[in-house]
Amino acid sequence: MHAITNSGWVEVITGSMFSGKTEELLRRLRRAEIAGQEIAVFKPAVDDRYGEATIGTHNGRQWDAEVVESEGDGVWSITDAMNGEQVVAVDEANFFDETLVAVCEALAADGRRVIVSGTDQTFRAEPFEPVPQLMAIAEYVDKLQAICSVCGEPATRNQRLIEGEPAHADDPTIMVGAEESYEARCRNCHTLRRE
Ligand SMILES: Nc1ncnc2c1ncn2[C@@H]1O[C@H](COP(=O)(O)OP(=O)(O)O)[C@@H](O)[C@H]1O
Ligand SMILES: Cc1cn([C@H]2C[C@H](O)[C@@H](COP(=O)(O)O)O2)c(=O)[nH]c1=O
Ligand SMILES: [Zn+2]
Repeated sequence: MHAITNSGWVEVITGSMFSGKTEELLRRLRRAEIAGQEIAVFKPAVDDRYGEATIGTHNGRQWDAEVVESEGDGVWSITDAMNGEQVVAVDEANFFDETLVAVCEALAADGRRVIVSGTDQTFRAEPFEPVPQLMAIAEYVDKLQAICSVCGEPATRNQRLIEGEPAHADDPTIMVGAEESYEARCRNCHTLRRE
């Protein structure tokens, strides 16, 4: 990835759960490290799947991260933590509020490469803010697909399962989880309980 302006820029890695977003984020960070660039990595406090201060993939790869609050003024602790790093990564962007958009804009305006990863759809297959807003302001967007756990076609959707059954449309949007409560599914195989 090369600068297209004299300032920094924003890259968004998105797609369904299990599509390889965090693997791709870690690949980009490894390459930045090889290039000798200073890197800062952040994750939201709400996502505790891989321990306090790491980001991790569904197949076990990890990178140290600083844990930050995901709402309001707490998100600005990302800019407060900057110490000359050229590359800033934020994983699980779907857990942040819209403050993350302004924070990413500020980091890029300050000349930094900002890499943000997060799923773009809720379990209802609706836009999962602020990821769609980040996609709109980004210079680069990569939308990855997993494999549908039902039919094997490319998967763009997140199927939430509660005790093996499709979640209800009225269930809360935020529910941290992985294989025990989510599957990657295609448009045809994704379902929601509405009754
Ligand atoms: N249905 C699936 N489709 C593709 N990969 C899957 C699936 N289920 C599990 N995986 C595993 O998940 C890995 C991707 O993990 P990860 O980068 O953490 O994804 P994401 O961050 O998009 O949730 C794949 O390399 C693969 O080993
Ligand atoms: C669809 C959906 C997901 N989540 C949660 C579940 C996981 O903790 C993360 C996504 O993780 P991944 O790195 O993309 O695998 O988001 C949620 O809270 N609500 C949802 O609707
Ligand atoms: Zn399918």
